Amino acid sequence: MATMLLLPFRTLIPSFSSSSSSFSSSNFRPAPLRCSNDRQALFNRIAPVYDNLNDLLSLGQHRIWKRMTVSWAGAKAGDHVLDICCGSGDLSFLLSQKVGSDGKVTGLDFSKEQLLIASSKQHSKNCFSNIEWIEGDALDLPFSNGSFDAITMGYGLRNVVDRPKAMQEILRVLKAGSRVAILDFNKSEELLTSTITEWMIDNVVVPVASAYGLSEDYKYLKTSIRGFLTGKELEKLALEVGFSSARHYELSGGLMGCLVAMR
Ligand SMILES: C/C(=C\Cc1cc(O)c2ccccc2c1O)CCC[C@H](C)CCC[C@H](C)CCCC(C)C
Ligand SMILES: C[S@@+](CC[C@H](N)C(=O)[O-])C[C@H]1O[C@@H](n2cnc3c(N)ncnc32)[C@H](O)[C@@H]1O
Repeated sequence: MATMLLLPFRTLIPSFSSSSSSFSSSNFRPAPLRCSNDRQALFNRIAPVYDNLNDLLSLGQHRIWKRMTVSWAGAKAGDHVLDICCGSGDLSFLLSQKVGSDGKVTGLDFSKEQLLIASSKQHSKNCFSNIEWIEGDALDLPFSNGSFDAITMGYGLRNVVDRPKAMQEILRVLKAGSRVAILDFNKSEELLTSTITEWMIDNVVVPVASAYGLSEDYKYLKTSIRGFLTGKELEKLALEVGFSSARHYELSGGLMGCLVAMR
């Protein structure tokens, strides 16, 4: 029944088990694919507690960061907008209110469990009937060029295995003159800020998550932030892939950041 509610779903993630019996240097590329599957499994696993832990661990602040992201994306009434890596749908629901009944929101994610939660939240409130959920890959968006008036991505870019490709896909499906707003943890260049973030993760986030048996999944936060890009590097990446302008804004004293780029 739940799956029925989520139709039309497109499963765009191929099963990455190798059907090839012989490996050569040209066709053997297991690491990124295995990573992508591992991350998909992680987000499926944490889905039941994801919303509650975000509220608890950020003291509700993530709702403010998400409102600012939607505002920076510039969505307006009647627009068709896209929320990539939508997870349980927070940004999609905010976009839904912005674009109204004449607009349309598409929420895309590769975690079925996250999408099931998003869908169940949607059906508890009729006003969100302008949202469609799609199970798909941020690295291979199932949309034609120039489809969207605005795009958001919350805590997604850090988690994809190929960031330039994700940015190229965003650029491709955005209309000319439209904006993407990409919210994530800020990889701060300030030692004090990065020390506070890591201390919070080690001493608050992981211990709380361990009560749900998810300590390893939340430990991933620290390593993924270390492997992420600084604000300046994000701006550079956006310009390199072809955005006409890019600006990174720090939030909450530099703990979070939002990259705003225009096609
Ligand atoms: C909304 C938040 C995190 C989303 C999130 C993103 C990921 O990539 C994950 C990967 C793996 C597991 C979980 C996640 C995940 O939840 C932010 C939630 C808050 C942070 C977990 C804690 C941030 C601590 C801040 C330093 C506290 C700031 C509070 C202050 C009042 C500003
Ligand atoms: C931390 S959650 C963020 C969810 C939501 N945007 C929010 O702000 O709460 C990251 C999401 O990115 C999704 N994701 C990661 N890589 C993806 C990919 N390649 N394609 C689609 N979704 C992806 C995960 O499944 C997960 O739901």
